[in-house]
Amino acid sequence: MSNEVNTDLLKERSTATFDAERLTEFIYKGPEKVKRKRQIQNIVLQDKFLQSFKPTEFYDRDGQYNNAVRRQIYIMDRLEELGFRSETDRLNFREAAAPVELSPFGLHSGMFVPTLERQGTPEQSRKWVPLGKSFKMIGTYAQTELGHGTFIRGLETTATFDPETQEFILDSPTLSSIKYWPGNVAKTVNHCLVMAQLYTQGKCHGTHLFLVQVRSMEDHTIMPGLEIGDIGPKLGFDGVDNGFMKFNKYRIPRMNMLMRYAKVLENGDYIKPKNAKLTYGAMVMVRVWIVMDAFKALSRATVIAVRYSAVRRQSELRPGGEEAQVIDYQTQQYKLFPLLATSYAFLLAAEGMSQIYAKISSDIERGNLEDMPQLHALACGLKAFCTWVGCEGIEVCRMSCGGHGYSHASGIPKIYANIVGACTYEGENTVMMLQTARYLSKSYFRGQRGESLPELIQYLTIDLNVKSTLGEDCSFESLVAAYSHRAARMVATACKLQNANKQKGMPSHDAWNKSTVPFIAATKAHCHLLYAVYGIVENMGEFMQDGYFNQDQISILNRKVLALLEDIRPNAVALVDAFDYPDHLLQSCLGRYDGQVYEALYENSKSSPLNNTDIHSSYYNYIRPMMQKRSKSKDISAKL
Ligand SMILES: CCCCC/C=C\C/C=C\C/C=C\C/C=C\CCCC(=O)SCCNC(=O)CCNC(=O)[C@H](O)C(C)(C)COP(=O)(O)OP(=O)(O)OC[C@H]1O[C@@H](n2cnc3c(N)ncnc32)[C@H](O)[C@@H]1OP(=O)(O)O
Ligand SMILES: Cc1cc2nc3c(=O)[nH]c(=O)nc-3n(C[C@H](O)[C@H](O)[C@H](O)COP(=O)(O)OP(=O)(O)OC[C@H]3O[C@@H](n4cnc5c(N)ncnc54)[C@H](O)[C@@H]3O)c2cc1C
Repeated sequence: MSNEVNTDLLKERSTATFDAERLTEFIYKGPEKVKRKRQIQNIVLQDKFLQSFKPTEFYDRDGQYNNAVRRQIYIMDRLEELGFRSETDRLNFREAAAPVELSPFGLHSGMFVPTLERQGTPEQSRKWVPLGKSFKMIGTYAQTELGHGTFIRGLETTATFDPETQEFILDSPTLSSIKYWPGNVAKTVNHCLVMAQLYTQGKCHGTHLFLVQVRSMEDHTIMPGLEIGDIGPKLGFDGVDNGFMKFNKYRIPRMNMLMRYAKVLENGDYIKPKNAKLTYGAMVMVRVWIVMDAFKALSRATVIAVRYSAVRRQSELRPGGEEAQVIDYQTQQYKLFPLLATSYAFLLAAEGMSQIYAKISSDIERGNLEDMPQLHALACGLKAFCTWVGCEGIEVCRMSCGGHGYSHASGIPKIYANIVGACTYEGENTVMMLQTARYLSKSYFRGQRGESLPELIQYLTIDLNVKSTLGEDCSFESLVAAYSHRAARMVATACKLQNANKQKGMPSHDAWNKSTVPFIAATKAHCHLLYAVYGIVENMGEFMQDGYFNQDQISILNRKVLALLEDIRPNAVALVDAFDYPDHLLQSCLGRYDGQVYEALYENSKSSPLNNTDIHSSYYNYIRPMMQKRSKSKDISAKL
């Protein structure tokens, strides 16, 4: 490979109107943090073992899982040796060391240990958390079953208390009750946090979490009374062993129920939690993280697509002129620049969401549950919105790279395959949106009754007769007012339909179900407040429905969005450079910092296993015999 930077990229960087490094410092919270991040990434780059892995698509499933385990254990050991204590340092190291592959220990660190910490009594946490943190106990979160993922109240696994032995008996009474999907259950873990219906004194008390040992700590054999296996290959998550697990009257001690909020006493008495949804805390936490995952995935795809679009030349823009950089086509800009802006919006949304989560979750831990519904609604809505928009955006990035985008060498298919799972896991997106919709509906009616609303949704009570004051400058205030108006109108419309259904005599659940399509649209509009001009132009019908904008204002907005493309154009490459993703993080021949995409693609293709021999064995086994058979046949043309 040559060491030169592609001249188009060089020019893009020299003509940018701002200093990308300053923006990088803003993103990572200061020059010191940027420096530290780069140091850590360089440690990974110098590490021969970590650099020796080929991309996962070159391995079969067994190899993918094996490599993921091998690499992640090496990462753990290196983190110990390096003595990194800060979460940011550790995350930077982990991301650089395994940029594409998901960890078979991700759910251990991401859900198992935090749930023990937050849902266990102080005693339980003291006992188990150190074992988890030191990986003496490896665990995961096993909730979903063959028959139910969404409807947690419908889960069928039972945990029945036996006061005689002071144990719970875990059982999978039906085929549909078998745990199915939980990550890392199949091969990796020796413990699970199992969500099961609690029965005591002959009564069911709903779902609760239980710590269950599933494999021997000595030799990793499956505990008697359990059946465990892998569910098979998936769209992504190559290195993750999502599994199934069946309980056959499997006994665990009473104290293995997580009892911070709900309790079962020795005599079998049940003590209710302050709020039954406290058991769902781990899911809320992960939904918050997923917003950040959506940012990372979309921004990486955008970096790849924008850099490649600056390097790729195709067709004449000026008749007889040189071939144009595809980034100069207005249609290409319209595909990519809004996604670039969305990436930045997602980053800020993810950070804001994390701050709100930190505040409200600490209130909850201190027993103040007042803001729980608000947190739930916000996390559900943003998780669904950002993963949906992110995935659509990544697909646009892939297609904007033309044919090469379809190759794994572009790096984009893997980004997509992994993040698209997040539209389903941790709460299926439509279902999540409908949770936020219920909150909006309740809040709307409360607003109508004159009750005060939390700040984020006070806009629901604005006067819908007021028209837009948007002028040539498309001021920030006029844009915020437009989004508020549109969302408030759509929530009101959906609520009125819900009410009208009720008035027709429908039971309230039917009245709700028969208004959920407009409610989903209204909830998307609510989440869409992250956007500006482009969001209006793309959804003009919804903004226009009640004549909120006049014809002149629509023209202003249409002109403005095209003018913004011109503004972004000289800065597009600098704006993606500012994310400061090194090449080994992007793993993309198209998104390379130096823009040497053709050399990289050509080199990369040589590593295809099909190139190990000039003549493939299938020629000797199938093609040659077929040709020989045909050449002996009398009427070859009739058989072709
Ligand atoms: C991800 C780890 C990150 C780790 C990071 C580290 C490293 C990363 C490396 C690798 C990671 C690798 C892999 C990770 C990937 C994937 C992990 C996936 C894990 C899973 O995939 S794990 C299973 C998740 N599975 C779900 O996510 C089920 C969704 N299903 C539900 O969540 C509920 O079932 C719902 C919401 C449908 C409720 O259904 P429902 O309404 O029928 O229930 P119910 O009637 O009981 O609710 C009565 C009232 O409670 C309210 N309410 C409900 N929930 C609440 C809450 N949490 N807080 C406050 N209020 C709540 C309702 O809104 C209602 O309110 P109202 O009455 O006012 O309307
Ligand atoms: C990659 C991956 C990793 C996973 N990891 C884990 C894990 O570690 N642990 C774990 O426990 N689980 C895990 N899961 C399971 C995941 O949490 C569930 O698949 C998810 O919660 C969705 O539930 P479901 O499969 O039952 O979907 P369903 O609810 O069956 O969805 C099917 C359709 O029905 C619709 N629908 C369902 N209910 C409603 C409703 N009330 N209103 C309107 N529409 C509705 C949905 O919108 C969807 O279109 C994982 C899944 C994936 C894909």
